[in-house]
Amino acid sequence: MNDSYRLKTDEKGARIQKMFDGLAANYDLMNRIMTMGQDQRWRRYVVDQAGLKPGCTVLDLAAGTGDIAFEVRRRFDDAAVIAGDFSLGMMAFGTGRKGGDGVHWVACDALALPFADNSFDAVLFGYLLRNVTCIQTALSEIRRVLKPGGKAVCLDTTPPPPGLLRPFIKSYLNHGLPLLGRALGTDPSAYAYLSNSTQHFETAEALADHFLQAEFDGVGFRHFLFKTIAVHWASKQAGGRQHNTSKKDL
Ligand SMILES: C[S@@+](CC[C@H](N)C(=O)[O-])C[C@H]1O[C@@H](n2cnc3c(N)ncnc32)[C@H](O)[C@@H]1O
Repeated sequence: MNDSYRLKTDEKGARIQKMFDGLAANYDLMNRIMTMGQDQRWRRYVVDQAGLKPGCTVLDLAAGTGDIAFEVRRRFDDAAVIAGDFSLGMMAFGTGRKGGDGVHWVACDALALPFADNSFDAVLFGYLLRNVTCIQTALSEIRRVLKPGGKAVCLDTTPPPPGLLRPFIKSYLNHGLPLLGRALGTDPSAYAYLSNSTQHFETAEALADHFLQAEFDGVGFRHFLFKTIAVHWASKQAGGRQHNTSKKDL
């Protein structure tokens, strides 16, 4: 994709954007294979946690090819679903998928969202925070665009947890993933990035603290797949912040 068609972002963002533009053609297949078919289950769990109602307005941020957006539309055919991402390549694949015309696709940077305050009942984001330069800026933008009482739900990888499985998980990340990537004909540097960014990302507990620092309430999370994946949820308190700083791991 020609650089003149890229949305302006910071230096790290520009690298990530280019990488996802290049991955777009293989992204969905790669996801299903890499997660052994589990990925859609986690996205369904993300939508479960959002507490959506008919007629809701939802932002799937870092939507990529739109899996989360499609899941919301599957459940609520009257929902207004906006899929936002800074990779036009990923969104181009999403628009071409079945149901792609039922979603509003918006080019945007999660660090400077082009939406008014208090716009959405929920902001759902899969694998965004690992990629951004500043988690706090992204979370405060997400909180800003949520309506009071609205929900943020986040799906991301977590670093391999200590314990017996750790060497196996690290070996999968360091060797298995690149092999899979090569088999699918994908740029090896993309897999190196996925592996590194996962191993150096926040633990689920530390990520929950980021939500609290960004003044979210009712923060909780659940681990999946041997604690290598986590879903976090949090609310923007209706009527001003109360000091509920609980965080729970289910
Ligand atoms: C691993 S993909 C996830 C796509 C989708 N959420 C899913 O569940 O499959 C990560 C997406 O985040 C997008 N992304 C990363 N940083 C972003 C940012 N600062 N603003 C907007 N999108 C971003 C990338 O372009 C990419 O499409």
